[in-house]
Amino acid sequence: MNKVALKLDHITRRFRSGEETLEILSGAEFSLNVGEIVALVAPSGTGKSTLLHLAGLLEAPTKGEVFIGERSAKGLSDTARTAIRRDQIGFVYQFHHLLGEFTACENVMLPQLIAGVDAHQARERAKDLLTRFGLSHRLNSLPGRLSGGEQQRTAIARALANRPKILLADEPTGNLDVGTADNVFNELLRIVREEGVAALIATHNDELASRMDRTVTLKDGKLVPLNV
Ligand SMILES: Nc1ncnc2c1ncn2[C@@H]1O[C@H](COP(=O)(O)OP(=O)(O)OP(=O)(O)O)[C@@H](O)[C@H]1O
Repeated sequence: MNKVALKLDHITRRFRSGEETLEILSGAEFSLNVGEIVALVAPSGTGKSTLLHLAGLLEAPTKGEVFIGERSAKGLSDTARTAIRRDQIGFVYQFHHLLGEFTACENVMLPQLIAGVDAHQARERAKDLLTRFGLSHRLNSLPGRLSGGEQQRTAIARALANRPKILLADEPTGNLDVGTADNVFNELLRIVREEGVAALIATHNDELASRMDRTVTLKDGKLVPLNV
């Protein structure tokens, strides 16, 4: 049987909006197997970002449980959730959020230093990842000097720096032109597969989704399979 990297068990998420209560997820069920890459394709406003935030333990569900591997995150302290996020989960967003005063290499080193990796080892890992993303000549460049595609490659390298078990990506190439998005996406998939990371990737792009192992969508607050 496949081992599960991430499991959402009957997740409901409600938001209060003035007098109204908005139910975005309604008993959603989902399992992401170890090493599997799944596309999340759904119309705007249906709850993709909400789902990724819950999966990444950035928010807690109104009802239901999130499991990272075998471990339920229910009732954990903020410190324990932060530790799970730091050690096991990598995030990539549509906008890179790199730190402008640090070089590409330092940006990829930073999460490792925070996790207690020694500086030499962190630098070697950062160099290795950035080289695999074709950025060996940009190690010492500040983000402002990088192209959009290079910035996003660096952000993906940073998300993978601590060897997470799970990568969560919210429109990771949504901010790039079509050709650049295509290249960055191919590299993301190649390196995620090389690293054996399980990934859940939200995208509006059916063609990109078709390169992943399977696709799910959100319908009436639940995750259902989608053929792309
Ligand atoms: N903190 C919040 N408080 C109130 N409503 C919220 C909150 N966060 C999200 N929502 C609402 O939940 C719904 C889903 O939002 P979400 O950002 O998850 O959608 P999405 O599918 O990621 O959209 P997009 O593709 O446009 O990024 C939206 O109607 C949004 O306004």
